Parts: sequence; C-alpha cells; structure tokens
Amino acid sequence: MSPADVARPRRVRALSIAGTDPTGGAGIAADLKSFAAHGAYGMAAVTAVVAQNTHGVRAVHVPDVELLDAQLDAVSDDVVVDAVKIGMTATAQVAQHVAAWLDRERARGRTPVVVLDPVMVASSGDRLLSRDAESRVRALAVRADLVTPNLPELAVLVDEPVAATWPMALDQARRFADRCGTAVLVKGGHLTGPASPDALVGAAGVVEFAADRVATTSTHGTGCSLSAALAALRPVRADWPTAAREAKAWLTGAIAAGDALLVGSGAGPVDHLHHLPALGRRPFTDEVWDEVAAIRSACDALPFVRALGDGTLPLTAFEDYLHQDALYLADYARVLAHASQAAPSPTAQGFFARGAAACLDVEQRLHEARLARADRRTGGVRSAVTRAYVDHLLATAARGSYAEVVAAVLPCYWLYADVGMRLLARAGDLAGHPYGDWIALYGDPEFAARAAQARALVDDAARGVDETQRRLMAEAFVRSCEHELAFFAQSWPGPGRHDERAAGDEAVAPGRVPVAAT
Ligand SMILES: Nc1ncnc2c1ncn2[C@@H]1O[C@H](COP(=O)(O)OP(=O)(O)OP(=O)(O)O)[C@@H](O)[C@H]1O
Ligand SMILES: Cc1ncc(COP(=O)(O)O)c(N)n1
Repeated sequence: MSPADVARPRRVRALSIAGTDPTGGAGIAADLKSFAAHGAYGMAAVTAVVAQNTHGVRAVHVPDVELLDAQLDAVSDDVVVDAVKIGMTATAQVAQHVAAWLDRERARGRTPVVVLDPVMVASSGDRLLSRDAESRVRALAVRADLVTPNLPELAVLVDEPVAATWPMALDQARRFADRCGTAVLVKGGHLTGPASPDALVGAAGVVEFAADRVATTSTHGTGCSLSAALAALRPVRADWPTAAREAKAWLTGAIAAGDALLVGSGAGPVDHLHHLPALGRRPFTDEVWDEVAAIRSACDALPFVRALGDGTLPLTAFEDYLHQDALYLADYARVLAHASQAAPSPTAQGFFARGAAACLDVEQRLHEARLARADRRTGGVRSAVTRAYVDHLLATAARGSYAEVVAAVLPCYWLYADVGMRLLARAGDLAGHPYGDWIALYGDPEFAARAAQARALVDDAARGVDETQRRLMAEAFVRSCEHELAFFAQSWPGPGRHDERAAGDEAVAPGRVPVAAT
C-alpha cells in the first residue's frame, strides 16, 4: 500500500447509530445494506433492540447508555469515521450520549459527515422515541450536517401541527433549517397524491427532487435507507443536492423492487440491491434452461429424433438433415468467429475461434463421408427453416451485444450435447447403428465438456449486464432453441417435410459453403 492509499481510503467508512429490526427492513440492517449499495464500508452501534417485523413493533429494549458509549468509543478509538448516520435514539439519555460522543469526536479534530434521521414513530404507528426526548433530538440536529424528517417528525421539530400541504412543509423546513443552522431534507412520503417529492432546504435555498409515488406497501425502512445512502454518498459527491438526487433515484427503484423480495406479509422492505440485478441470481443459463423445458421435451419427442436414436430413420431424411446442417454450419461458423472477435477475454476469444475452426473441420469430415454417398437432392438450397435460423444468428451478430451473440449460439452446443447424451445412453452399443457416427459425435463427453465451457462463458457475459440486456440474452437463447426444434423437425419424411421451403430460395454457389462442424 502506498502512503497515498493510506491517506485516502478505498471506501467511505460509514457508521450507523440506530436501533435494530430482526426482519432486516429498517434500522441498522437497512443502513448497512444501504451503505453497501453505495460502496461504503458499514459499521454499526446499537441504540435499541427492537422486536419488530413488517406488521409492527412488539417490544423495545434500550441497553444501558454505558454500553452505547463503549460501542461508540470502541469504533472511534480505532477507526476514522467518514460519515455517521443517526437513526432511532429511543430515549433522551441515548440522544444526549450520542451528542456527547459527537462533541468528543469534534474535540479530537474529527469532522465526519453527520446525517440525522429523527426517528420518532414507526410507519406502523408505534412510538420509537419517548416524548421527553424530543428536545434532545433538536439538540442533535444542531450537531448534524443534514436532518431528514418526514412530515410528522418535522412538525415535532418545529413544534407545530403536521403540514397539510407540500408548500407548508417546505415552509416548516425552511424555518427549522434557519433555527438550527442545519440543512433539512424534508420527505414527502406521507403526502397523499401521485407524487412523493423530497426537498433539500438550507442556506443555499430549496432544491426539489420530484418522484412518482410507487403504488406499493413495500416502504418499511425507506427513511432509514435514504438517510444512510446520503451519509455514504456525501463524502464522495460534490454537494448535498448531487448526493440527494442520486440517493432519491436509487431509493425510488429500491421501493419499486421491494415487493419481489417476498419478505413479510405486512409493509415489506425495499430492495437495496435492485441496481445490481445479477447479484445473488441463479446463473443465467440455469434460468433459461428452465425457460426452454418445453422445447427440450418437444425435441426429445420429435419422430425425427426418436427414429435417429433407434436407427429407423430413413437414410434420405438423414441426408436431407445433414445437408441443411452443412449449410447452417457455414454461417454458424461466421457467427462464432464474430463472437471470438467481440470476446472480452483471451479465454472466450480462443474458445469461439476454435469453435469456428472446428465447424469447418471436424463435422466436415462427418458430412463429407455421409454426403459423398448421397445424392444432393436438395441441390444446395437452404430451406426456409435453415434460413430463418441463420438469419436470426446473423442479425444478432450484426445488431446485438457480445452477450446476446453468445446466448444465441449456445443452443447449438448445449441442445446437441443434451440430445446426443440421451441418444447415446439409449442406443448403448453403436456397432452396426446406421447413425452411430452422428450419435457418437454429439454424445461424446468431450462435446459435453465443450458445451459446458460455452455455458460458463455465457454466464460470465450475463454477470456484467443489466436487466434489459439479460432479457435480450434470454430472448436470443430461446429463439435459437425454437429454431433448433424446427431444424430437427424439418427433415422428417411425410406431411410438412420441407414444406416451409419457399419458392425462390437461393442456390448456394459451389465452394461458398464449407460443409462444416461444431
Ligand atoms: N410510495 C412511495 N413511492 C415513492 N417514494 C416513496 C414512497 N413512499 C415513500 N417514498 C420516499 O421514501 C423516502 C422516505 O419517505 P417518508 O416520508 O416515508 O419517510 P419516513 O416516514 O421517515 O420513512 P420510514 O418509512 O422509513 O419511516 C422519501 O424519499 C419518500 O419520498
Ligand atoms: C430500528 C428502527 N428504526 C427506524 C424505524 C422506522 O422505519 P419505519 O417507519 O419504516 O418503520 C424502525 N421501524 N425501526
């Protein structure tokens, strides 16, 4: 570590001084998640142990203030604190001791950013601050850089009735900010109507942050989470308006994502990590494999696949299939080469480049051996089914991201390895099997290992993308699976065989199509 690293920590060291919530939605638990969501290193000193859940508060225990002093001193004797968020203080004594600790810190020349969320009443209606402590909370506000009251708390702080309108709330906030010399972020969550605005009120004037009200009951701990986000952000942002704009946008997203957490049956918590959608998710390929379960079953049930497996498939049908496959693989190799070119790592670059080369090599031998014996009945013409699949891949390569392209090429590895493995298991001894070479190629554990490697690269790609990209990846994957199903189905003799092949399908110039392989 260089001296510069020592002087400037990698992360904001943020301390929460607050109560607990064993369901993790409010208090210290929410603060720590909010700190982490904003890249801060979180610490916590407990003011009160609260038995609560999404329905309300059952019991509150306030430990002796000596224990609070000991916690606070244990932190500040050892750690430089960059930001402090103060939440539930519970009693006058606790508020007084927190104020005294802040004074001691200042006396040591330490001036952390201090955000005070003057928690008084839980959203469930339960009191979290004794009445005689209200004046002590005002004294704490004087020591803070920012106070974040909701409308009822602001009313207590200015000792007036609760503001009935947003302009009245702004007026109360202005007077309180003037009186205590501290900036106020007044919160509009308790307003009625389609908006939930907040406003920063201080010496520099009023800055409003508009937001639509999210139609949800997942608002437990919103005030805690917002004030903690502000504390985490301010040391690394230019000013309070910049920090507040960012925190508010994040919180609105966290509220909107809260219902999906399925935590509790009352007023649920917010999703602090909603902006990191890939975090904690199942691997992308696990999710999409489930999504295509019906297509996989349909593949297994296709008369073409069943007859291929038991060797009863007419040779002409197999050769038609191989011929279309050769035409397909020529373009598939180009798309793999594109994936290689766009790959973010040498591993991925090499994998897809080798895949493209193998397409033009290994399976070529299989096809040549097979097709040399065959009369090219289809005359080098791509069927409509083949063309549709190839168009999908080429369009994804042309317009999509690397992540979408690798999702689109995956089914050709994975579905084949999956089908091949089952056909091999069912066929047992391949000696004398008319399609033994095909089954041996795709049932080979080495091919399965390559499919697994392709999966891993797709999962790597999915880890770095946002929710919209992940959806596009899934669409590309599912579309390719649908094309794979149609591809197998097209060569089954009988009704529907090649009936999708449109008049005017182009003949492919000899030599342009390398008969290729995966
Ligand atoms: N339904 C909602 N949709 C969007 N934003 C909301 C909603 N409810 C609250 N907010 C926002 O959440 C933050 C907290 O607001 P609120 O006024 O509810 O504070 P609070 O009562 O202290 O919060 P808490 O629920 O933690 O006690 C503010 O930024 C507010 O605008
Ligand atoms: C320990 C603690 N601190 C703060 C709140 C307020 O949050 P809410 O109003 O959303 O219940 C709470 N319920 N518990």
